[in-house]
Amino acid sequence: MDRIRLVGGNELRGEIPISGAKNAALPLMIASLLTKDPLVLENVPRLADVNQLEKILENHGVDIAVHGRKAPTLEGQRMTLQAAEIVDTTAPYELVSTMRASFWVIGPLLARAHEARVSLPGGCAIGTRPVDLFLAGLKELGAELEIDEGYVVARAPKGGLRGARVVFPKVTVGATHVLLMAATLAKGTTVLENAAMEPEISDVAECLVKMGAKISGIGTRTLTIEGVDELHGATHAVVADRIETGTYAMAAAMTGGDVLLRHARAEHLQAALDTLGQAGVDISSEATGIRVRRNGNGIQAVHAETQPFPGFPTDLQAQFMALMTMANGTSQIRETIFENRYMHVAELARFGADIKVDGQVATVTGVPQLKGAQVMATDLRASVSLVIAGLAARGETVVNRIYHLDRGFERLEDKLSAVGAEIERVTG
Ligand SMILES: CC(=O)N[C@H]1[C@@H](OP(=O)(O)OP(=O)(O)OC[C@H]2O[C@@H](n3ccc(=O)[nH]c3=O)[C@H](O)[C@@H]2O)O[C@H](CO)[C@@H](O)[C@@H]1O
Ligand SMILES: C=C(OP(=O)(O)O)C(=O)O
Repeated sequence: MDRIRLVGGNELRGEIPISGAKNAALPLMIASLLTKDPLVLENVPRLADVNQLEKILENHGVDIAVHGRKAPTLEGQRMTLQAAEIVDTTAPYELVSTMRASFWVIGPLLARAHEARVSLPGGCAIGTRPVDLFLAGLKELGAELEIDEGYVVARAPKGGLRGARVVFPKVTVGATHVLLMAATLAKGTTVLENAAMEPEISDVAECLVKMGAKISGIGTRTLTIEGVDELHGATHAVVADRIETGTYAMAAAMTGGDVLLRHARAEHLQAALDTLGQAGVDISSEATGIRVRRNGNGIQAVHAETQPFPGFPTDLQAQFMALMTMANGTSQIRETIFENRYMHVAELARFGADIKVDGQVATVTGVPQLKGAQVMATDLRASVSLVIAGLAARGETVVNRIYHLDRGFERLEDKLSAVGAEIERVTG
């Protein structure tokens, strides 16, 4: 099994190209199910989750051609997806169980094929992650649903889904994606209230508009979708990954140095950048991206609380915690989105970090120096928090089980070694 080996202590200097966002690329690929025409996606990241979703979509009958899959470049892939016909409306357990977002095919399948049989999802083990809000929303659109042997079996009413008002009792990214996609082909108008407004939702909505969908309120908590009879093909470039951006910003803050995060968009992670600014990191927006610098002064401890966008993202909580392990003072981090997203705490302790968890709150008291260790993580963002700790730790760190990292970080070791980190992948 592959591992990452790194030796800490080097400052990071240079440019890191930010890839297309995993969490936008996945629903964009799924949106190809909504039309018989080709959907061309540019800037698609090379990730295990993308490869896995290709298999799921191919099983439904989507023809997929990828340009640049093996290109020795850090620019993204160009992917053409065409669902001329939906040949199978089942998304089987073997394919869906490894990745949360694969469940989202339920929306387009119901909208276009009027039926779907989709295994309950897997994904990062960061909480119970139920799908009740997806199901409640789809019922509002007229779907009949039952759970059968671990599958959600869904049927649209005669004539297809019907527009409706859906009020989400809590903000959910996944259910917003699904209801948004399903509503584009429903009869009449759908209003999604208390919808997620993460940049990835807006990216998908903008692509759907290019495909002929009628959507207003993009970028707000209320999305209004007027159903159309059919969608057509389009070309769309995946938005830059704000979580990858924030991750490398924290890595640079941790090691010190001066890094330009090319293609990054500050408005997509302002809350996290503001928090880094309070911690003493120098952040500036430039024409080609975001520049992150830390002078000789250390990092100050600051507090953070995860919230839906535009708040501090839960997907940066572990990385921020790694940064705070070497801050001056004590930081309190509150995780409000997922009830079990502190699995990195025990691993960070192997570096000598001082962290105490009480319910939703982790109290991190900075230590002057971390020491390299053998570590392993059980989810994606937790894994990369261990890389960040290792970049600043004295001596050698080995991160085991890096298949989690490969789900969401494109060529992590290439990108970090290009800016001066001593890091390599050890295969086998
Ligand atoms: C592929 C993708 O884009 N994944 C992201 C997506 O996950 P995901 O879409 O799974 O996250 P949600 O926004 O739906 O989850 C938010 C909260 O709502 C709860 N909930 C959700 C649906 C539901 O039916 N019932 C329910 O109770 C969840 O358990 C969680 O506590 O948004 C999360 C929050 O920004 C990110 O951490 C994930 O990286
Ligand atoms: C939690 C994540 O992914 P998923 O929703 O696919 O588990 C993530 O991207 O951090």
